[in-house]
Amino acid sequence: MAEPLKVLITGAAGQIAYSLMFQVGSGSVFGPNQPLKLVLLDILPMKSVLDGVLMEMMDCALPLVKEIVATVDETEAFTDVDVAMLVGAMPRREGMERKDLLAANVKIFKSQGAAMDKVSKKNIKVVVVGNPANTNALICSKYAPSIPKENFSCLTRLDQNRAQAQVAARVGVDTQNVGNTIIWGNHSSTQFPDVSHATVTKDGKVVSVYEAVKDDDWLKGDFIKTVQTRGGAVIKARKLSSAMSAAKATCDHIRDWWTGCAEGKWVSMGVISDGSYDIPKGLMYSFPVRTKPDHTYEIVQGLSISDFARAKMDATAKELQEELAAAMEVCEH
Ligand SMILES: NC(=O)c1ccc[n+]([C@@H]2O[C@H](COP(=O)([O-])OP(=O)(O)OC[C@H]3O[C@@H](n4cnc5c(N)ncnc54)[C@H](O)[C@@H]3O)[C@@H](O)[C@H]2O)c1
Ligand SMILES: O=C(O)CC[C@H](O)C(=O)O
Repeated sequence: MAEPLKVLITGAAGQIAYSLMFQVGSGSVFGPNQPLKLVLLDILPMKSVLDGVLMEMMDCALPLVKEIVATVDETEAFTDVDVAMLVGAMPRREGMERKDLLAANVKIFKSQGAAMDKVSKKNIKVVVVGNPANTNALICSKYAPSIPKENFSCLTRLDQNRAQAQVAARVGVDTQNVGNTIIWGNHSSTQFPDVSHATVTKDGKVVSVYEAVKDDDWLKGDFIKTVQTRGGAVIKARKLSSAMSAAKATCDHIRDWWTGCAEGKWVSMGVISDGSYDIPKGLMYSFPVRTKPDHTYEIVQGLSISDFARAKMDATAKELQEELAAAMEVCEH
């Protein structure tokens, strides 16, 4: 059997982590032959809850989990980590604006970036889930200069899954029969869920989403709005931020990054922009990426971009630039 992978989950006493750690521990992310050392990090006021979660994880008696450490010490948590799932951050509640989160959360990622820089493996792979996810991931990478920027990502897979599920329900197919949807930009209501390169497989035939749906107004209107505002709709209904679906999407994101995506397929991940599609270099922006079995990825090149798409891609990039400026202000003062 392989050497155990050290996987860190932060926000371990919170609601996303509660679904996430079981899926990771059961082998559905790194596969049935990959042993794991799980590290669970939360903050001191949550220590008792964290201890309870640790008891439950032990009681799951998962054969792949060789060791579990629960800690409130950042340095201990980040030491020698291979994969970090950075969930720990405040969620938005009803009545709160996204802006309120930035000030509260961005310093967490400054501090964790600095810890990672000192004690994590240099080939660590990081997914940031805590909001504002793109900007937090960028801040984390800025404070971890010894780790390649390509190793940092943020979660937009939940948005991809939401888009896929909306189209599947509309057309009446299983979700896996909707392929190559794209989320461009920020994990926020300015994101652009784009189905202009996506396909539907129905009755053995592969057709474009536009051909399958036969309702361009819906695809350019309510579909986009529904995906963009789904997180807020869940908060309104549940009085809590999405958790089960966020945990599932985090597993999808890391599994595909770790094992590579199927031939001809791509997935959406927030990654550092290299200037592709004229998105400003250095922004943490969601692109379609092809992941590979050696845990690398490349941004899918050469997709045609309509004027409609261009305007939406630029609007979400602009929001990310504004968020970054606000975040730097918080971090530097
Ligand atoms: N990117 C996405 O698709 C997506 C989807 C859903 C939720 N989210 C975000 O994920 C975050 C977590 O959501 P949740 O519902 O699990 O929240 P939660 O409040 O249930 O749990 C968050 C946990 O993080 C802990 N925490 C706070 N600061 C920490 C730190 N410095 N180190 C370690 N742990 C820390 C808290 O104590 C808490 O236990 C929120 O910011 C939420 O908005 C993102
Ligand atoms: O705070 C929000 O509006 C979104 C919360 C979360 O990121 C989600 O997408 O479900």
